[in-house]
Amino acid sequence: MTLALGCIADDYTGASDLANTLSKAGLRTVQTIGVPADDLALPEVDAVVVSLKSRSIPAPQAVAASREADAWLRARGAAHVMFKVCSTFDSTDAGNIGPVTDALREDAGEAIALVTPAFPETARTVYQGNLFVGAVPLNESPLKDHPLNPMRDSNLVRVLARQSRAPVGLVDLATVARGVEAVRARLRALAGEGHGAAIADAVFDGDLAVLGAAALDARVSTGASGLGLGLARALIAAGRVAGQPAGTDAGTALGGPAACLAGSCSQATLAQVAAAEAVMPVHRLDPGRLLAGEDEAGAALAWAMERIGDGPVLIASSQDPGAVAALQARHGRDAAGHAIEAAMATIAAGLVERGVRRLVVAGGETSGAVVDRLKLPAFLLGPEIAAGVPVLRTTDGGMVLALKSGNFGGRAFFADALALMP
Ligand SMILES: Nc1ncnc2c1ncn2[C@@H]1O[C@H](COP(=O)(O)OP(=O)(O)OP(=O)(O)O)[C@@H](O)[C@H]1O
Ligand SMILES: O=C(O)[C@@H](O)C(=O)CO
Repeated sequence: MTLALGCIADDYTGASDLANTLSKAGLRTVQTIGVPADDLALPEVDAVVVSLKSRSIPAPQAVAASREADAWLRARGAAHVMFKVCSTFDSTDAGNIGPVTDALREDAGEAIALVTPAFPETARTVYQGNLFVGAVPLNESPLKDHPLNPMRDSNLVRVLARQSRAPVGLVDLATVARGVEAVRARLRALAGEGHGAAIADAVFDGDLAVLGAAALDARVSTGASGLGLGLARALIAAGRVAGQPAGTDAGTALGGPAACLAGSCSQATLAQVAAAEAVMPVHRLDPGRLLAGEDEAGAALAWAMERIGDGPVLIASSQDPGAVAALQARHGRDAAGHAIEAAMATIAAGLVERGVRRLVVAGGETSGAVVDRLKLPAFLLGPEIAAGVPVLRTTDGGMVLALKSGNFGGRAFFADALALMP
């Protein structure tokens, strides 16, 4: 296999978002969970998205895991590797976007990396280095209350500089509007001044096409799915990929019981869980009891098994920011998050043991915990459920899943997903 594009995603839902974007843009794409084992049979593809669970781990571990993925992708011919981060730039001052970008850039022998989380399809735009989520700056969006990485500064030049070894510059929208040559010249100038990374403005998909073409000159870039779209278009325009219609085949209908798990506490997921109550039984975990050592996972499984013969069920730990903050104050942010993720993974494993083959999971960390516990090695892309969320089929055809980024999808997301997962 000779890859046209290699990608390293810092969480599993982000990986499926990117794989979906690349596939829609015409690249044959597979999403792997971690660096594939040597004996994993993969189809002939243009792009591989290696999913890591590296968004919220200590920076040295994120760097080591990303380097390992980079080496695997380069060994399969990837001339360009994109590091996929969240379109809301989820990270803390300790990393991991800066440290991983620095490491991949240095390994690639590049002086500067282009960085942009813009993804206009989901209303993430960047202007003068400031990230907007819909109509509001990042620090006024619901991301200010994220359970793991509250985002309280919209200026990404500042945010990335706090995480990076070298100074961070800006490729502003006026430069992007002048086209690929102007962006190249700006990147060269910034590199000459000693900048190691440049946040690039982008408001429309056309801006991403320009950025994708400029990024492809180098061996590495960092961004969200919008940059993936730009890179895919540039690869097709350069004749390095033939381009093919996106896959809309969900594969053979698997039937049998189906379930949804929600561990995201985003505003979007809270609304989706509330909306699901009208169409399926919903069980809310009690995080306080779970942290006190009660068998909340066992109780949820028992609850599910009484109902799942009649139709899909949803189990959610999702709570509003006030309740999340109270739980974290009592138990610590990481301990609370990990305990709930572990319970979700146990519930998922129990459901699969009892015959569930169709599973929807909301939340990147939550999806990571679930997919790891189920030991699923790789996915092929099925139809798109909502912007950034595809149906995924395991490469052996044994299961279909949807891994939803916390903020993505409309109010009816859970029902929409199950409708495309027969
Ligand atoms: N009631 C709760 N109180 C505190 N933490 C919770 C609660 N429910 C879930 N969590 C934790 O919050 C975190 C949510 O992160 P997750 O990545 O799953 O969702 P997200 O951040 O909304 O999604 P994404 O990363 O895709 O944007 C997880 O660690 C989860 O275990
Ligand atoms: O880029 C995004 O917003 C998503 O793919 C994601 O990574 C959310 O966790």
